[in-house]
Amino acid sequence: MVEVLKAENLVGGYEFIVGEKRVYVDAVSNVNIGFEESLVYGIAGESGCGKSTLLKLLYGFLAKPLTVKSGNVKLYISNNYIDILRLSDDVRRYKVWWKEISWIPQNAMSVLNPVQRIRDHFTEILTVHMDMDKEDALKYSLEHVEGLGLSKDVLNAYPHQLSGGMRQRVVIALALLLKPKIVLADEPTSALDVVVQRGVMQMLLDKQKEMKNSLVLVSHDMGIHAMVTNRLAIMYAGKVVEFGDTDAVFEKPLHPYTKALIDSLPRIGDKNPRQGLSGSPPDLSNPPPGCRFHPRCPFAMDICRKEIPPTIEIEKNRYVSCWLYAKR
Ligand SMILES: Nc1ncnc2c1ncn2[C@@H]1O[C@H](COP(=O)(O)OP(=O)(O)OP(=O)(O)O)[C@@H](O)[C@H]1O
Repeated sequence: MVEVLKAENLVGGYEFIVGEKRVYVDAVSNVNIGFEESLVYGIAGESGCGKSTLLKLLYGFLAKPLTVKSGNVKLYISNNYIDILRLSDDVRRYKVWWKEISWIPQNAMSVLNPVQRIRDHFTEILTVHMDMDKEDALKYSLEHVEGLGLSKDVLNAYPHQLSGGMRQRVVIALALLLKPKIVLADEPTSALDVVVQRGVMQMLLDKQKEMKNSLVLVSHDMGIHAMVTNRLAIMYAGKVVEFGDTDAVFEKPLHPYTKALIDSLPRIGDKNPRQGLSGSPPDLSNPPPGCRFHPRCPFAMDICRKEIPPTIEIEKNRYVSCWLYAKR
């Protein structure tokens, strides 16, 4: 199957000055990952491990202080791969975003303009990207929102007049408007209450099934990944430490960090207290040498403290970065 998007040796992070010192936060460190068409991918890991940064880089959203150090992000367009990180801002904005790839950020208000009615957000995208006139754009927007089960009244509202759940649905509707091949969703429901969360997530998944596009879902909630994703990447301190079919990752986690994440999940009928992972993730402006997980790993060996583990392909679509699996 074609990979619609792939990151190769991607290194990026945040660069800023503190006092006299230049600080670099190594948020995405040598990530290799590919996303095939029509699948739902999950990216999991503790807060601060680089999930949102990876998503921004995959989208080519290079707002300062975020910088790319090396590597590339290739998007499949018209039988060719283009490096999204090396396009001009205008090409990215007018030819790639919304049309080929779209991004649903954590906070809907960062996409919506508070002084614009919702309908203007839709018609602007359609007039700019599809060359539609205003009347056709409005008609198309109406059909689109109704197709997603939203009331047409939403189009007349200003963002602040909508509930948080409705705003997030509007952002999802915008992200799907031009039927992009791949949608990147960053904790799309984390700011919503549980009942609303379910409806918003269902809307996203129903559309993915219908449009057969790829969806990349960032969440720290392993329960959501177990329920909705086909493939899962586990991130720790800026690195993808494990990747595989979601069922396989849950049935037989390979990396000690993945095991710890899964062991901390509650299980029906099991009254034993769940064990959380001791210690805390490293400071990414000064990560530990060798394997970044070694200070918290119950299996840490000498080599783990000194050398970065290689990524090993255990079987097709199943990768782990851990010295326990490396032939030495
Ligand atoms: N604008 C920024 N300036 C400086 N450092 C940043 C910035 N944004 C994120 N970081 C740092 O980059 C690292 C990765 O952050 P990121 O938000 O990508 O993690 P995350 O896994 O998405 O976390 P969360 O689940 O809390 O959203 C963290 O150390 C964070 O403090």
